[in-house]
Amino acid sequence: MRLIPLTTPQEVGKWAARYIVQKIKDFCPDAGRPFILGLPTGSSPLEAYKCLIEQHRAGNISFRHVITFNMDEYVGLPVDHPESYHTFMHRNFFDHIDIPRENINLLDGNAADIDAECRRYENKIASYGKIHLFMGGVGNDGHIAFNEPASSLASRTRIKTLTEETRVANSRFFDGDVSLVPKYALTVGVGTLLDAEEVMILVSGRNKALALQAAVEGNVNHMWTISCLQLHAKAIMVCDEPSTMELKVKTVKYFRELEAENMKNL
Ligand SMILES: N[C@@H]1[C@@H](O)[C@H](O)[C@@H](COP(=O)(O)O)O[C@@H]1O
Repeated sequence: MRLIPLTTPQEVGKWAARYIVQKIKDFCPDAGRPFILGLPTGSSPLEAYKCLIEQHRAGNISFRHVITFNMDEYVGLPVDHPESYHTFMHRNFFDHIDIPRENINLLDGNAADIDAECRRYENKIASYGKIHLFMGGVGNDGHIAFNEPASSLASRTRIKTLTEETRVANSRFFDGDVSLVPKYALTVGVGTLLDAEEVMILVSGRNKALALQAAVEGNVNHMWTISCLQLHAKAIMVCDEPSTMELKVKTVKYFRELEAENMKNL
């Protein structure tokens, strides 16, 4: 695991955006060989999206040959609801870059046959071989995508019942009214995430500190599904300072020194 200990959420977003841009450029995608990018919603990636849009406007990156797969979507929320993940992604990212509409993949939380929709999504990912880079966030309780505590670490895309804690945390987007937060969501599975070539998780804020500790210093455990990343060959945690508060001083020091070395070798 690689841990990038930064100071502010703005630095986290900038680092992540720079990393994505570099990955896409190094890949040199074209129509026959697109770059496959997994994407999250939530407040964690907002700064990264802002920076990616800026880089696009500056002419530094094109998304014409990038195919995206979002992690999750609420069940039963109309697509055009202001808090649907469809709306979120268009408002905060897709509407501001040159990605062709047909390259965007999101789960349909209103599908008549939910199981078929989840199978369709998995098959579509598989049709491209693999996701090259999956960016994500983490819930306060350590969930990755909507893989709530006790999700199978072998899980694939499916419907999940949201925990009370997640619904309370997400009620900030629904006028603070938890009863308006959907009870179910479709989400890629832990297994789906682990299949990606690389997974990069953005972690900001004191309320993520226990999740980060579980991810980095805890045991692989389905109660903190983010800990699955310990099984991944290429996982990166990009963190601000408050989120590292529960890590051991020597853990943070080790990673800080490693990254200082990496910078020197650039
Ligand atoms: N399904 C999303 C997750 O993908 C996200 O990582 C988490 C944290 O959100 P935030 O970044 O807003 O803290 O919230 C939701 O539950």
